[in-house]
Amino acid sequence: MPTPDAIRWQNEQLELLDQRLLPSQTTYLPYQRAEQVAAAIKDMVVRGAPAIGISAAYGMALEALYLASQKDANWAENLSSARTILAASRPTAVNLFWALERCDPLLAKHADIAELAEALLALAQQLHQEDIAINTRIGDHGAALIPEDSLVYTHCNAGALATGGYGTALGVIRSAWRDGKLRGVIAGETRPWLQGARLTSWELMQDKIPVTLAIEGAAAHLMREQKPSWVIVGADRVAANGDAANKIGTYNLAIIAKHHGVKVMVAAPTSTFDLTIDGPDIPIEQRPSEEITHSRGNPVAPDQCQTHNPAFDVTPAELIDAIVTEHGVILSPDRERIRQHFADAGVKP
Ligand SMILES: CSC[C@H]1O[C@H](OP(=O)(O)O)[C@H](O)[C@@H]1O
Repeated sequence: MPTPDAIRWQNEQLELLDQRLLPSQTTYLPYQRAEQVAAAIKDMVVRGAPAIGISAAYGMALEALYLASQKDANWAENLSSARTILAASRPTAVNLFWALERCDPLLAKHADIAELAEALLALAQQLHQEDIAINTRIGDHGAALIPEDSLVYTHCNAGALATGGYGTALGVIRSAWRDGKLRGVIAGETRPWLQGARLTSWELMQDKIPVTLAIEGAAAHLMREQKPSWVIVGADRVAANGDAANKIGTYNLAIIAKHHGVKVMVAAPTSTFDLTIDGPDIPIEQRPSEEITHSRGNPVAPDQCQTHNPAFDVTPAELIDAIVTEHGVILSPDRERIRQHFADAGVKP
């Protein structure tokens, strides 16, 4: 059975698959207001850079629909406040800000809130559908790099659950499997939120793609002993110099991969690029200690134990062999090659 949609518009409201409960429960939560969607992003009901951006766009549409229904005279001010609340939900995934910026011209264009609401909903649905098409193109471009009979290693979840559908890193894996190039996937569990254990292994098993779950601590051992051809990951923000922010632990994997001659692929749409900054300036989200000190509400560390819980790290471009977008492949990425990729694709950064 295919992975259920992370995001769906149904009965004139947004419904988000509560990813905190996967894989044991498939529960959709209903949303009617932007502030509720912002809380869903912050609390990781929905997560993954593209999925966060799409959800934020639906959040703007929901708020406009509500303001129109209330005939709110201060709708412009209230919609602007909603935008601010959505923008503050999580700092690292640049798709959040990219999606809100895609909404901005509509806010400037429409003087009627009912017309604006319809336009924002149409945009959110367009971004949602476009993302699925983009991911299938990323998948095909990335799969072309995978040798026959490959074992690959992936981290976190950059799958259908992190996007509008199909996935970025898992899109490459799905396309490579379709093309008969894979003999298997190693999925790192990805502490503390366990996206690899709870989400990626679940997605791949649903698709009957052979997946073996491993703890992150086994990564070096497995790369030496099992020799995967590629580490394939997603991204939350790719900087102008080619550095890529992704789930914490990605930088570790890139170092281990370099030591063992395993190639590293970052699969990301151009909406995940931020050409205004370099890697060291990417904001890294710090998440609550409880994600580390507790598991399902049970303590796994001493009470009041101090923690470090950065949700992301930045992998320098020199440790990345390829960045794959919907427009093709950037081999040995650097500032100039990224600039040229955008220019060749006719994409405005
Ligand atoms: C396709 S973007 C997926 C990206 O987002 C994840 O982070 P989080 O689960 O905290 O939203 C992780 O970095 C994935 O690679």
